[in-house]
Amino acid sequence: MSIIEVHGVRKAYGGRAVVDGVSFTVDEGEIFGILGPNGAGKTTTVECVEGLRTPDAGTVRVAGLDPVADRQEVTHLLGAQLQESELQPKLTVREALELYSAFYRHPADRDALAGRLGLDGHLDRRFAQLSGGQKQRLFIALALIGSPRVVVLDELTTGLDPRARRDTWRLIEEIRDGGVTVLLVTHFMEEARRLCDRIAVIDRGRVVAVDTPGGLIGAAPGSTVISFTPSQPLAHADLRALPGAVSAEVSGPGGRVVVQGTDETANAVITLLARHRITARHLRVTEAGLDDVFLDLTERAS
Ligand SMILES: Nc1ncnc2c1ncn2[C@@H]1O[C@H](COP(=O)(O)OP(=O)(O)OP(=O)(O)O)[C@@H](O)[C@H]1O
Repeated sequence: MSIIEVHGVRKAYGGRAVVDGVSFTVDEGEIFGILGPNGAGKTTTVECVEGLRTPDAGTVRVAGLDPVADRQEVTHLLGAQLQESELQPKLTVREALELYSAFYRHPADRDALAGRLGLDGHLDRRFAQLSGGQKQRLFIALALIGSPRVVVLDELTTGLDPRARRDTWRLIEEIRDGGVTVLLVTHFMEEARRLCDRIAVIDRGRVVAVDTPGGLIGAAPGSTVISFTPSQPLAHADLRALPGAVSAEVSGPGGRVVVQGTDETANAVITLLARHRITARHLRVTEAGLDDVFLDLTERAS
């Protein structure tokens, strides 16, 4: 069941549409990623979901509510990550948790939350004294303090070292495993691939693809590389005619074949081999990374 529905959302600044007809739905309990280059409109889109910006056109619903018209209700079911500038440097971790839990009808247990996020040893530390990773964990705690059904995390791991990033990923998975839906804005392909159940790729204010990480990779032209050495030569024209094939090369004394295509091409190679009763030695099917797919999608959209 969808908990977030975004239909045809448009937002312009000074006559320039920075979000231009964005639509997607997020199912309850999933980690949904919004991936795109700088200035693509990711933050503007999620701020429309949070009710922080009013779309010029289109509709947004969070659990059936309008985040702008029903702002009060939506704040109780959607937790948003604060920006660093929104916390007083002198506030301690304990004070921040107390202050923010007072805003909500059903606050989470502060001690349990602090323990879960590894903040229990730092409760008396001031915000300004926390490391980057500790600050991020506090932001996650504050986003979860109202026991929300949805949490929005925007560029959460930017600036963290690899270990702190991995710890944060584990936390995000635990949040999802606890039944909270996560809307995650990210630049990092590895993060999107590792965490997200589905991803919307946004470029220049438009959604250019929505799929699982595996689906995005499998469907992208040239993302699947099939290589093998056939027991008998295959006609180059047959290889080029395979569905989804973007290139086919035969090289070396053994006549090794390398075909670049999609998942569909890989299946068609098997059928072609069977039809000609040819066996394949050293058959390898490898995938491009999400980086390549992302570049390809955003380049094609230009
Ligand atoms: N209040 C505003 N007034 C004018 N332009 C704005 C405003 N907010 C955002 N923009 C512009 O809208 C575009 C999209 O910005 P947005 O922050 O949504 O992109 P983003 O995909 O989140 O980018 P980044 O990854 O760099 O954070 C940018 O060109 C930005 O400069």
